[in-house]
Amino acid sequence: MTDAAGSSAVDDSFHVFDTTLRDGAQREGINLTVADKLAIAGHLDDFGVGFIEGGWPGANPRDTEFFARARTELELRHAQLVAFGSTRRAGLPAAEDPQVRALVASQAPVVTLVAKSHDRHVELALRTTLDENLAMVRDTVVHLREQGRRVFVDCEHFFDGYRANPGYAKQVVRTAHEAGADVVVLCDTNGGMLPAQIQAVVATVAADTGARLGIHAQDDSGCAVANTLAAVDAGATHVQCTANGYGERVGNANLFPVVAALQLKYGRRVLPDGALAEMTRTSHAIAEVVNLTPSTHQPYVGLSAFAHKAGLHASAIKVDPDLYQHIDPEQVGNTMRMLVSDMAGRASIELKGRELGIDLGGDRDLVARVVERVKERELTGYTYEAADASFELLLREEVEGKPREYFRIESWRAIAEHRPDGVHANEATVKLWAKGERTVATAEGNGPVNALDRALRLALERIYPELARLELADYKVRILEGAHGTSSTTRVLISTSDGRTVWSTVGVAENVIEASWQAVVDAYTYGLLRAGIDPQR
Ligand SMILES: CC(=O)SCCNC(=O)CCNC(=O)[C@H](O)C(C)(C)COP(=O)(O)OP(=O)(O)OC[C@H]1O[C@@H](n2cnc3c(N)ncnc32)[C@H](O)[C@@H]1OP(=O)(O)O
Ligand SMILES: CC(=O)C(=O)O
Repeated sequence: MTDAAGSSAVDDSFHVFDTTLRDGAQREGINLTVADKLAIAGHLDDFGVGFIEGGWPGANPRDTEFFARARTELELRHAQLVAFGSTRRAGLPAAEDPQVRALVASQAPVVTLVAKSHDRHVELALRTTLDENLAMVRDTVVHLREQGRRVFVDCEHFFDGYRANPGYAKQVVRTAHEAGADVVVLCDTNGGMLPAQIQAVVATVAADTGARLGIHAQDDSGCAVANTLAAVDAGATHVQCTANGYGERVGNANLFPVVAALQLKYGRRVLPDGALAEMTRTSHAIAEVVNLTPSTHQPYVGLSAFAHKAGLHASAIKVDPDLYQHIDPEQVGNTMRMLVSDMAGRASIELKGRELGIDLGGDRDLVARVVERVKERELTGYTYEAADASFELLLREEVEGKPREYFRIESWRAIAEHRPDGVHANEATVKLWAKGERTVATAEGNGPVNALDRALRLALERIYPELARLELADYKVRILEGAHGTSSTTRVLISTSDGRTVWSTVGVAENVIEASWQAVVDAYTYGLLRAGIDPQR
């Protein structure tokens, strides 16, 4: 669980190259503005990657503008900006090729050139000869070097090309290397390779060409991270990745597990001090900019990456978290979480109590009662792993010997009316007791649940002004199959926010209004608990 890297200096002989802004932007559903690209570049630089590929200047106005604005608006502390483009067109001198000119005009200090290395692609896609393709690689690298640029060459379809014609694929690598490319990057463009294949080819090409090699792995067989690490095992010292694995089709090698493995498991110091502990935040911040919900199951940085559900796991974790975790979550800025469900055992409840700051005092009977209640209720449709606040109320009820009762409901009623004029009207009345006072409140809403929520709020707000801050953040309904001929039940999950945190509550009943009501009552009860209100006063 310790960081295997010994020294604190970043290892300059190894490149962490990010292509979120180029290949990541090729993912379906991502559409970045220049401002988004600048913001992501800022996050990546703060994280400490060595190279940020910003896009293809000249291919579209947005990427051209990005490089122009980056010159004045980006103050990179760790990374160098990279412009991406292709080798010159067949039959055209590099200096006269408009897209090569655009690369130079971008003023990026580093250029990545995509080059064909698969003979079939040269013949079918470029429609030129194998020799002319070599000349295109050579001329473009030489020209860009003369313009003072550092050059990396991405050999597209390298591994498929190597299988078809290894001699030619290696000739492309040698040509790029001899022309002055700093790194020749072997690309698994179709993403179909497996780690052992990558490792064998990278090792052979390194030995046969003497070139410094990099790896660019697409994730079509779900092996991009493994393929990237296999290439490193074989001697590659430059890894091309994208934040959260965004990329063309199913994506690219995910930057975060790659750098975490390099730093924590290979002992390579590839990021500046302290950067790894910012990894979870960086991943989520970039997801926010691209407007995609972060995957909760992403290795290292996902919300569930260190969430433990099984009772047996919890019982071992209670003794030592290392027993069921491959690293300490804090090393990557994540946290361990205990999930409570019908798979929980006593240890899960004890650890969850600890997490919530509730002293269970080693009371085995109490803990066993909580386990039993959770299992019984989950059998009827409740789910506590998704309703942390309802679980906390249940736990406190067992610890305190009675439910938290800030108010006592006398009755409630909801009416949904369809009028002859076609208008839908919803009205609810709630009668309750709070602090010794009886209150009756009636409210309208855009549905019966909304009307009930408003009536409850109206009844309570005068007595508990703290509730004014609360807002319904999410509402989910699921119909659960009835077992053995019984009718189906409805589960409602509600998320509520007080502007600082969000909590979830659950209700289960045959009818959706009753289930919603339970979840709403738990939501307000928990809101008052969080606000520190004493139910006795
Ligand atoms: C594996 C990868 O992901 S590489 C990155 C791919 N990214 C992109 O394609 C996104 C940006 N691309 C674009 O905006 C456009 O495709 C452009 C501006 C680059 C080119 O547009 P167009 O000139 O209209 O050409 P089009 O996209 O139809 O075809 C690509 C051309 O580049 C040529 N080409 C492809 N690879 C190379 C190469 N490595 N070296 C030189 N020429 C190449 C093709 O042969 C084709 O030539 P043709 O116009 O003579 O048929
Ligand atoms: C260069 C690149 O994106 C690829 O070969 O997949």
